[in-house]
Amino acid sequence: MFRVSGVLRSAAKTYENIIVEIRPNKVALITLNRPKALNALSTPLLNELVDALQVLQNDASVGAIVLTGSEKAFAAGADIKEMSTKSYMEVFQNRLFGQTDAIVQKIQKPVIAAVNGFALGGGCELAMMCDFILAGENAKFGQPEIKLGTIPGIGGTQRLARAVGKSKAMELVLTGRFMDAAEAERSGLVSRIVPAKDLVEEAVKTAGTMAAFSQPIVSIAKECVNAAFETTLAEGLRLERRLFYSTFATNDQKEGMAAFSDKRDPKFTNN
Ligand SMILES: CCC/C=C/C(=O)SCCNC(=O)CCNC(=O)[C@H](O)C(C)(C)COP(=O)([O-])OP(=O)([O-])OC[C@H]1O[C@@H](n2cnc3c(N)ncnc32)[C@H](O)[C@@H]1OP(=O)([O-])[O-]
Repeated sequence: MFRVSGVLRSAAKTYENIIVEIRPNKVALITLNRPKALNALSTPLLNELVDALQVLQNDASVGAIVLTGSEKAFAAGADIKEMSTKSYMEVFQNRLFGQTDAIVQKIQKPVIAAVNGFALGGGCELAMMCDFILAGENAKFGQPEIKLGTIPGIGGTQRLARAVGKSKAMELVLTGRFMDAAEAERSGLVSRIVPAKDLVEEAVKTAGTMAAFSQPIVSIAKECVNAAFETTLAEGLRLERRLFYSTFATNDQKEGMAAFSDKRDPKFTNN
């Protein structure tokens, strides 16, 4: 489903496993919608999610995206029932979960994961692919793949280690223990905890803050922070300085600084 503030968009895309809603503050809200399976990440769901993100990336009326699930589960993992009988050649040749690479590589707009309930296995990995995580106080994070005789395969070993450090990541991956929202915030996995019932609206409001800024500048800032996970400090600092200089080639930098001097709100035009 694809809705604009509750109304179905005319050039609507039909999705069966997600709901996409465009809010008036230039925020797109994507809700994972397989409640009976606790939003387990089946191939059709992941294909729809990646498709929707690419549509929203190309939609100039959208400045930021929120990805959420239900109060019980953000996503309880990759779909175990779908995976259980697959052979090595099937997962290898069909590049199981390969479509998710596009989430990190192709989406320049900020994406917030608003996590209530379980974010386990692929669900925790999906949340970590987003730019930051806001957690409901009932959130539970974990990488329990070890209990199923497998390991995380959508970035869990890498992103969790970078987010919470080796010791905690190793413990969670090797024991399958879940961590609650308070522990996740303490260890840096989530940026903030919000009452569960307020979580989605708080995430939409936070996304709206970002959507009101210059979109190319927001994307540049996102690119710089992401580079911190890929480069040496010297390379990262060089990239940041070059991209900082590049912002001076935009009208929005001129407008932002002029508005400050004029004591008025800036009118960003995204160029
Ligand atoms: C990335 C590469 C590697 C693999 C990564 C992974 O993510 S591996 C996965 C890592 N994740 C895990 O190992 C967590 C697996 N899940 C659990 O341990 C529990 O569901 C729970 C503790 C999250 C909630 O317990 P609860 O007693 O409150 O609820 P409940 O248990 O009654 O579930 C309700 C329904 O949802 C269904 N369903 C749930 N999850 C999945 C799933 N991932 N898949 C499919 N289905 C799933 C469940 O079968 C049931 O349907 P049924 O049978 O009635 O038709």
